[in-house]
Amino acid sequence: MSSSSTPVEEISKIREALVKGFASGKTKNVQYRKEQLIHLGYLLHENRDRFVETLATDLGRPTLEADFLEINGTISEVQEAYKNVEKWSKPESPPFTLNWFFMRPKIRREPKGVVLIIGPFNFPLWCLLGPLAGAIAAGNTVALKPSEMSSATADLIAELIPKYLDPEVVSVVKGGIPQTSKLIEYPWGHICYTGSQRVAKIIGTAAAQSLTPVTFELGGKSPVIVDKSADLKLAARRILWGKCANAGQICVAPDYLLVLREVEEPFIKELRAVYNSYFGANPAKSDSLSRIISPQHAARIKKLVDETKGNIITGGEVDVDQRYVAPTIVRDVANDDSLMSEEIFGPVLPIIPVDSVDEAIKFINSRDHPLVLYIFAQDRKVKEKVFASTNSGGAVANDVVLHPAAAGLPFGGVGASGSGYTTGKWGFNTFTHFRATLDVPGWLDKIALSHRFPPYTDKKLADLKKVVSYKLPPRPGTHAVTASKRRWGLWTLLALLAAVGALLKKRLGSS
Ligand SMILES: NC(=O)c1ccc[n+]([C@@H]2O[C@H](COP(=O)([O-])OP(=O)(O)OC[C@H]3O[C@@H](n4cnc5c(N)ncnc54)[C@H](O)[C@@H]3O)[C@@H](O)[C@H]2O)c1
Ligand SMILES: CC1=C(/C=C/C(C)=C/C=C/C(C)=C/C=C/C=C(C)/C=C/C=C(C)/C=C/C=C(\C)C=O)C(C)(C)CCC1
Repeated sequence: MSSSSTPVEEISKIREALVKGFASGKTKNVQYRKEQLIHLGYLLHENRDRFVETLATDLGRPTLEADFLEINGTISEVQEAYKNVEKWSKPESPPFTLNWFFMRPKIRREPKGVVLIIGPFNFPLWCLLGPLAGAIAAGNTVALKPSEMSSATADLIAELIPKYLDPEVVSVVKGGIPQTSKLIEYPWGHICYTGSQRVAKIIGTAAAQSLTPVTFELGGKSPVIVDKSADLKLAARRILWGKCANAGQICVAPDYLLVLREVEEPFIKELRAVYNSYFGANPAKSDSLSRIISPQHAARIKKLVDETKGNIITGGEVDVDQRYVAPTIVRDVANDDSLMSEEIFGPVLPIIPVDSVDEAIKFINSRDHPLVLYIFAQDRKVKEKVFASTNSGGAVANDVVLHPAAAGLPFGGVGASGSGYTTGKWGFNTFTHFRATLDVPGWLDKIALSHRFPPYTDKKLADLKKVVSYKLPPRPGTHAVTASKRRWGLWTLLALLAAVGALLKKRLGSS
């Protein structure tokens, strides 16, 4: 199914074409960016069925998961960028301040240049073409490196991109370690990397050599707390769906559960009931279960399951050759269990009982900041306490997996789960340089600004202190500190007189 990789020696030519494309200036034109975004939208829309097919080949994805989660989510990203690109790219004036007002301060949104987007296997469209929408909207030219693991989807992306998009603006490099290693030798305007923490360190180390800024969209172990106030039926329904969608290969999948001991038994009863209604007696025959990306990945999950000291209450079967892992629920899991040693990235759900929400919070805070933290509770105070006492990329009460697609919210990790954001306006900002500009009129030297020039005198310093002043808020129990008393009336009058004078001079000079 998979066609050949891009020869490593072609990569410099591909990059040069993108450099030329950016230098042509065409991507500075917002209408041009919008055209490219429309083409990207139609690339997805007109090839929906083919993408459903490639996702089935790569990941055994059921059509509903391919359509609802991945293709829709990606088209939404494109649509959001298309609708807002004019607004997002407008120069912005900072809030008014008297001293700087006459210098016409502006923030220009400039593209970063030629950027590189490296994608993972698990959501090969959303994680690659979603950031692409932001990068195009921001006016960059883009090299795309899809994951070689999801090769059928990578092939289709490589086939369609040159048909729909300007080859000087977007190019695809296919392949694995040799191609990525070559790509990261070059300086880029930005690298957006989605994948594992292990490879992120390789990308980050290489990027540091050329001082290329990097966004890391990573993973980790995202916990779920099930409080005693939770609606247990709803929690079971949503958690099991989130754990088994794409066979657990979702960066924001619930990784493990911390369940309040007093609701553990009734919650497990609900989980069992949902399990049967979702997958029947033999999940291997279910049409609603994806497959693991490769036999090697299935073998890794099998090892974690084989080595667990917890009690497997459903599932447990793994067929490595068929890339099949049965949805598996494991209870009485300890902190040092195999299932707690790394991100599971498969449909295996460990349950750790806890005595209190405080214990759950302590457990979570003793580990890396997760990509997302979930809390199932009806009690508003419990939800607030969990949000307020932890840190994570995102935090969601009473649902799982959906928040990366929520319009207007940033999506990204914190600490070991990543840095930077890739969705909507936040994705646009990732690929944008915020360029500070001033346009300083000469007449300002007639008043305060000439005091900065040598020879320096005490009088000049005293005058400068009058215009450049500050007032700190008082320390608790004390009075405010003021560096100097500002003569607002005098300063404003002087500025206005100088402005009127300059204007008159200009008028008289040109008449
Ligand atoms: N935060 C997010 O948005 C997000 C989304 C999806 C997946 N993820 C995370 O990604 C991981 C799964 O993805 P994966 O297995 O495809 O990740 P991966 O790190 O193995 O691969 C990602 C990319 O890196 C490249 N790569 C692999 N090894 C390399 C090397 N030695 N040198 C240079 N490049 C190399 C691959 O070709 C691929 O394009 C999980 O940890 C998951 O949580 C995060
Ligand atoms: C029906 C009416 C109404 C209600 C409408 C509602 C409530 C609509 C809700 C829609 C939702 C929640 C859509 C969610 C979509 C989620 C998506 C596309 C999720 C995508 C997830 C992704 C891409 C995850 C990626 C993670 C990765 C890649 C990590 O590896 C009313 C009430 C409005 C009235 C009219 C009728």
